[in-house]
Amino acid sequence: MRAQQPDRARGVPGPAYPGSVTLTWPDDLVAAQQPSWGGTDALSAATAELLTYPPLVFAGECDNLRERLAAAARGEAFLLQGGDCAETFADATADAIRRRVKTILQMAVVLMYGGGLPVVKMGRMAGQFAKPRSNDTETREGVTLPAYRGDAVNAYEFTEAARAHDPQRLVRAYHTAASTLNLIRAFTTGGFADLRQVHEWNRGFTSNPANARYEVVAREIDKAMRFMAACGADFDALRGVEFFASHEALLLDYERALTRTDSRTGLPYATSAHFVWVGERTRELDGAHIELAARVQNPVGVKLGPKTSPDDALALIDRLDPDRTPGRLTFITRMGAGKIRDVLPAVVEKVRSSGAQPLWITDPMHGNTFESASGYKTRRFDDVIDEVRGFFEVHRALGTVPGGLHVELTGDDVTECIGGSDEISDAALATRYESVCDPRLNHQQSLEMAFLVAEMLGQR
Ligand SMILES: O=C[C@H](O)[C@H](O)COP(=O)(O)O
Ligand SMILES: C=C(OP(=O)(O)O)C(=O)O
Ligand SMILES: [Mn+2]
Repeated sequence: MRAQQPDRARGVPGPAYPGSVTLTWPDDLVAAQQPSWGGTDALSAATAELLTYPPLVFAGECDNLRERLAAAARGEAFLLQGGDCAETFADATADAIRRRVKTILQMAVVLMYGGGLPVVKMGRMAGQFAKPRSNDTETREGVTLPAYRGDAVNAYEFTEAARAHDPQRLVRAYHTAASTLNLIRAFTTGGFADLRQVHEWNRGFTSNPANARYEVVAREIDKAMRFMAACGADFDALRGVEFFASHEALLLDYERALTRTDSRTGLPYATSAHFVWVGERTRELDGAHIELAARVQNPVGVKLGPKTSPDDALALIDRLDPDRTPGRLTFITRMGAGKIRDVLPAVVEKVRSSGAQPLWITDPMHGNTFESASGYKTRRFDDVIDEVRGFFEVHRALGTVPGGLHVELTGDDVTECIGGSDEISDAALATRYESVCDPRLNHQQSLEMAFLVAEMLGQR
């Protein structure tokens, strides 16, 4: 079995098709973390098929999102971005999608109350099917196979056939993203997001004695709802919410096939999602991923790990947001609870001095991963919260805006992260560890986080 190898970016060949845009760049641009299917007929067949499919999002929606993110960067809104580390095809069921959307809606109401700000809701959903990995291979009991790289590349099952990189999976990723997004749109515009109902769900959470410490805030929200009702607020007008889709723009073959020309402006947009980000492992300044992000008009994000220098951040701003368009660029910092207070200040300070105003959000998950004694990849709930706290402290000290939260979470009662009010222990991780990549906060832990972050927002 051939191990995954870094591929080289290639221009998109093939016939012109309506709305297509041919993104090409020099062959020597490094494209890290790509599948080993480069140059195969199977890949050409898959991308040719993708090219015939409609965009998943409309460019005008991406522009609306850019405006919402600009408001968050100014401190007039707060971004909540959450979902699986790796979505799977099997878990794209109505129930699982509903529970994830429900969790995000519940968190958003709590954050909205805490901050007194609109919350921009965004899923790591409908396209989060590809993963960068530390190692190209995985070894179990003496057998070495290619690492799992997300359902858009290979399957999780540990067999040679399942782990082969199969470009037809890109087509399935598209269809799964389309049906997921369709259901998200149905839920969020069809009445499921009704504020009164979301509030009832939150009352259910705080009525659990384990979550008693959050009851005060829940009662305050209750009072605010009654106040709104007394004022004659039209709750029926609050039955629908905007909800945006996002994922890491990792697979260049998928993203290029879904980059389309906006009929209104003639400009290229990634139409695989409203927002795409470039990960910590692929954000090389002159690499193909940054080139892709630089070309598309969507609001885009970049992850910044603990080794980020202030100059790295400035260079990314110059590449991705040369015109300093409000809402265009989001920096997603993921430094680790033990490092954020040391590393982030210099980066933020230099960016601030340059006059740029990206949206700063915190990903308190990826810098806090470790292997537990029982052998599970996990994170401590307390570390996650501590990183968020550090993020708020740094921005407050510098007078910049802590504008959002990026979380790996699920609506299910999994046991993947240690701690929280249910006090999940290392030994309990085995009970229900379902993630195929990184450990997610479960439904309870996600809500608990929302209440804690609401307190931090309230101190703003
Ligand atoms: O989600 C992030 C990365 O893909 C993930 O943390 C990499 O994990 P690995 O170190 O197990 O490859
Ligand atoms: C791969 C991820 O993160 P990072 O790029 O920050 O490591 C992720 O968000 O799942
Ligand atoms: Mn992850």
